[in-house]
Amino acid sequence: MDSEPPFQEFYNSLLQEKEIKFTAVDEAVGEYKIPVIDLNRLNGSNEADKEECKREIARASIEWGFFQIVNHGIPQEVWQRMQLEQVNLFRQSFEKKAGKGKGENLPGLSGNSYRWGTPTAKCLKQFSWSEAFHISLTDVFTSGQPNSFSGGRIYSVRCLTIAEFAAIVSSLAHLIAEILAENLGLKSLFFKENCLPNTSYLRMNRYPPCPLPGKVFGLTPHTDTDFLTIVYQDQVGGLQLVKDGRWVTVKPNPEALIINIGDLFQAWSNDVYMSVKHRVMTNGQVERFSVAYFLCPSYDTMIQSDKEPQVYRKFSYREYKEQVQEDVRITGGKHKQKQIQDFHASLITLELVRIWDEIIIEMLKRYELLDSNENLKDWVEQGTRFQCLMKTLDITNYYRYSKDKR
Ligand SMILES: O=C(O)CCC(=O)C(=O)O
Ligand SMILES: [Fe+2]
Repeated sequence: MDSEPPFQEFYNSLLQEKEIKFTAVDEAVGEYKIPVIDLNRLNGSNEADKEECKREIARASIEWGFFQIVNHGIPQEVWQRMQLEQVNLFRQSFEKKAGKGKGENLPGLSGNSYRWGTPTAKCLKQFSWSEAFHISLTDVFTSGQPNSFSGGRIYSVRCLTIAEFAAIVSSLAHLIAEILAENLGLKSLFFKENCLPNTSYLRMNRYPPCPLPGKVFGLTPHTDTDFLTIVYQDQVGGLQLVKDGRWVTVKPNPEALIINIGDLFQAWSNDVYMSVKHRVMTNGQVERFSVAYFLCPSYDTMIQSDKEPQVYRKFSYREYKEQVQEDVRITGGKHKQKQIQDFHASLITLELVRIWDEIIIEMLKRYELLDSNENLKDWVEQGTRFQCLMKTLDITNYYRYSKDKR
């Protein structure tokens, strides 16, 4: 019974096709100490300490988009049970994990909760040497078998453990989200109303030892499509994030949980808090485990900042999720806040075209724009380019205008 997915085969097929030169190891600059925040102060009676703790959380979310918390209140014993379940889950046969068994499935997990590698990868750069269970808490809560004796439901030990763990991590996620909202002067009820127990989810990750460390990622660079994420990484290490334009390694700390801001919080805070790119490197010798909890709203939740000028137009979580899925399907990767990047690119082009336009008008006024220039190769080429830019802008503006009117 082999539990290992066929990573090497997939790797080889991508290797044959393209990008033989790609290496994942680049410019990581050692083990930075991302901020470590002691949550114990929130429980004490000293108001000044409490406020300082909240300020540290906000500052780290602004400057790093990442921080670690210690004294987070998750009992060690709950962690141990959760880790045991996680290891047992990944030790099942690959057939069973991938749902290929004869009607067998894993109780509490829907058929499509398992991922290995990156099915959409078009090249090595997009391939993740890892496997994961994406656990919808709805599936966990509805997985119990009816108990005719009590009228209730009977759950597997795995589901009970996951549900207990999720409930504790969820209240921690809400606490942090509310502190961050309060710091923006916003109503903290937003998260209670929109991020419900069954709209968030858990992901269990396993990164098998990789015979090609440095040639492939454990998890490709990405930002999270949620409000915030709580991650537990084991002692192996490998998580890296971008700080000041460089990759830095998050040193494993068994006492700490890692918090990172997701795309939705960045938009909701109007770019005050940053959703930072992160990735996981592979390890040649040992396997690595991590667990992540993603604080997500219901699909119909509208994301909008009340600060002016708004950096992002109002959008629903469903709309954003669908855009991300479409980007991944077409290009193999996610393009964070694509509409914003397009918009800025158009603004720059518009500005350049405007300058160009002014120069040409000035030349006309001075009678420097001669008919004979039309025969000059440079003039023809530059003129054509100018026209192309103008046309593209016209089309873009038309599209944007008609879209807004809908
Ligand atoms: O495994 C880790 O440390 C990070 C996982 C992660 O970034 C994710 O699942 O989105
Ligand atoms: Fe992530």
